Amino acid sequence: MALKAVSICICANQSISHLGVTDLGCRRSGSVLNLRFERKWECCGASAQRKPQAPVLGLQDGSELTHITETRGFHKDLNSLPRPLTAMDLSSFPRDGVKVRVAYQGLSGAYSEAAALKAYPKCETVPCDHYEATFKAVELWLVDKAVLHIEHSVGGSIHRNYDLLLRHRLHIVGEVQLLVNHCLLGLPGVRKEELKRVLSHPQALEQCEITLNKLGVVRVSADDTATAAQIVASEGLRETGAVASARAAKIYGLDILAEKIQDDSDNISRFLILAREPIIPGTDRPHKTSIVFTLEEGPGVLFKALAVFALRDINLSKIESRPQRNRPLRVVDDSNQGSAKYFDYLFFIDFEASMAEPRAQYALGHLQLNLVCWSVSKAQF
Ligand SMILES: O=C(O)C(=O)C[C@]1(C(=O)O)C=C[C@@H](O)C=C1
Repeated sequence: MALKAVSICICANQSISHLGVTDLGCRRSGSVLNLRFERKWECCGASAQRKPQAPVLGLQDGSELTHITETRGFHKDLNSLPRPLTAMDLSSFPRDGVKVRVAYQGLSGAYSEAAALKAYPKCETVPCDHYEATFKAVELWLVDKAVLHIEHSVGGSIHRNYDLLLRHRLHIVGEVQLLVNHCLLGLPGVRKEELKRVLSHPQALEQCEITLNKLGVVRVSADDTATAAQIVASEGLRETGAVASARAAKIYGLDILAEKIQDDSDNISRFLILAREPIIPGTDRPHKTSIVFTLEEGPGVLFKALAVFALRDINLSKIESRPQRNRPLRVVDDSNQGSAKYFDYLFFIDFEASMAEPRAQYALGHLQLNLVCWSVSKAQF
């Protein structure tokens, strides 16, 4: 199979559209941010100037992924890049007297909120009813950052959130790893033997399988662990427990009936921090870079793609593949007699090097020579 040479594109050069504050189609329902996705886009001047000349890839939902072609180095267009985030932007200290606002999925007491507070200890956390809303909250300038659960040490990758990364134009600017210690919560005075049901996020229920099997309870899924605790407390459910954090117990006035009930003591969740603007990579500290690309079909093509990193001693910390949604299925033979059908895949790779390092630039240049590759985004961890 012939390899097709195309350009590698860098998300750092993407333009940003935003809504004026008065145009926001949003409302607060309770304490959770609930966005009505009205699309009254208004381009800021700077982004209009940065309109790319390079091809624009249409995504399945009709939105466009814009990118700018780089032919030689990866920093050729630095002058036209958006303003880099400064150390001040990334700190938890107030900017102009205003706290960093971080959107997360769930209610107060959810692990996503704990991840936001680990990244920015003095931030103002903004609960959202679903992950899509956290992206929108950043895009609409309601908040500065969003936390996105991307992987768990037991459950693996959160595939839907990989897909959301492509559907939106936010940049990965950091990573948080959180040790998730689940507790069994109940109304004050309730004993765990009295529980008939346990409510929680499906992932949390899965992570506590052994304890829940021993208790012989029915599992009921909730949007997040904190919502589970809130339901038990607000509805006074004596026979229903919740799997949630110790912090959720405190917030919703529940008793901790058992601690550290997860099957695996190293129960780690990995979250990404997303922002409107990218970080300009340096060499001052260890960095990670995230890229996503497609490959032409053929033997050894993925091997060759990965070799560009191995040849330069660059460690890959994560590989994930997802079906390419705008080219989902290739039918080789339509006779319907057991003919082969292929998905086209997108490959997501995290590698441990900064784009300021020549070896990383050469590796992506090498990839560019050999592969169909698009959308390189940067994650500075
Ligand atoms: O329910 C929460 O508290 C969350 O933050 C969600 C979530 C998830 O996305 O899977 C996060 C980490 C835990 O592993 C369990 C649940």
